[in-house]
Amino acid sequence: MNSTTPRRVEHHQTDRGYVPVYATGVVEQPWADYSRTDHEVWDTLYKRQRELLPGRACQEFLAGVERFGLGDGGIPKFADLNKVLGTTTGWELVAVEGLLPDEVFFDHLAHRRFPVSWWIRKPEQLDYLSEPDLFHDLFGHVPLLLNPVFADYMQAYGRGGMKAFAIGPEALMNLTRLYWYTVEFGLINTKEGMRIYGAGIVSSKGESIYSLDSPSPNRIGFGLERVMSTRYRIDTYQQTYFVIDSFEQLFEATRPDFTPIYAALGEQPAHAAGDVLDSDRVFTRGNREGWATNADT
Ligand SMILES: C[C@H](O)[C@H](O)[C@H]1CNc2nc(N)[nH]c(=O)c2N1
Ligand SMILES: N[C@@H](Cc1ccccc1)C(=O)O
Ligand SMILES: [Fe+2]
Repeated sequence: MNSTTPRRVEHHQTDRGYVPVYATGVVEQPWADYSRTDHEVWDTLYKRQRELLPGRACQEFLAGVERFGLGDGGIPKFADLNKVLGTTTGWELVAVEGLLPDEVFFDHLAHRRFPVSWWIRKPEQLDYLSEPDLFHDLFGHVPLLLNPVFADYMQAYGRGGMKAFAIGPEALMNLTRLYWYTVEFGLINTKEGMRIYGAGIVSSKGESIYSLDSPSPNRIGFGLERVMSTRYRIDTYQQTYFVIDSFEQLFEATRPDFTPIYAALGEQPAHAAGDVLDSDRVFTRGNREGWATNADT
């Protein structure tokens, strides 16, 4: 927390007694309260992904995992990780209870603070849980914050979120799709081949395999308006993955003022998650096998 953070405004009753909750939803990481099971869940998830991701996740992600020493055993201390972040890209991890209101989330990103859930899933939730936990937020999102271009993209996204929030819900929906198809489920072309950088993929064993190997989903070249106008699912593997050529390309593509883009998108219907357009740069046209029929969001 830096000095500008609002002082504690209320206390939050938990099974550990009172935990200070700041206006920005930030709590202290209760590292001493993690159980042995919590640490074992971290170690199990870490080992599984550490074995699976070489050759699947992009080099920048794998380098970040090593740099932070996320596999040193047990749940990492945010204070230790912040020492590394603070001296590289100036980001800071803040522990939170869970999902934050959109504008609170954007404000954190706009100030280079990444919110990380302080709690980790239970052993029986190893393969699926409904909202982001410590493993998703920390293992999935934090390693790439050491990459300068990606770190700048995340802060710019936060600033854009504040702007979209002020414009209205349609703009916010368009912007959330951009986050979904890049930060959460993005793929990237590299010299070694197509690789993963999305946090939602690298933190999931099943999707780390499916996103690159399955013939079912489409894999389509990233386009800003294409992504912002495409619906997505929140409870199945993705039907379409969008592929960037570099983090620089992503950062440059999102540099223009989105205000006119939001206006233009508001005039046209959104694409379904599984659509393939004539204008698409198609790497894989999926065979759609196993696609659930539940509605897109
Ligand atoms: C902004 C966008 O709606 C997105 O779902 C946000 C909402 N609030 C969040 N809050 C937390 N703590 N972490 C997140 O990833 C998000 N995602
Ligand atoms: N350029 C976007 C802000 C943004 C930057 C990077 C990612 C996403 C959004 C805007 O004007 O709203
Ligand atoms: Fe996430």
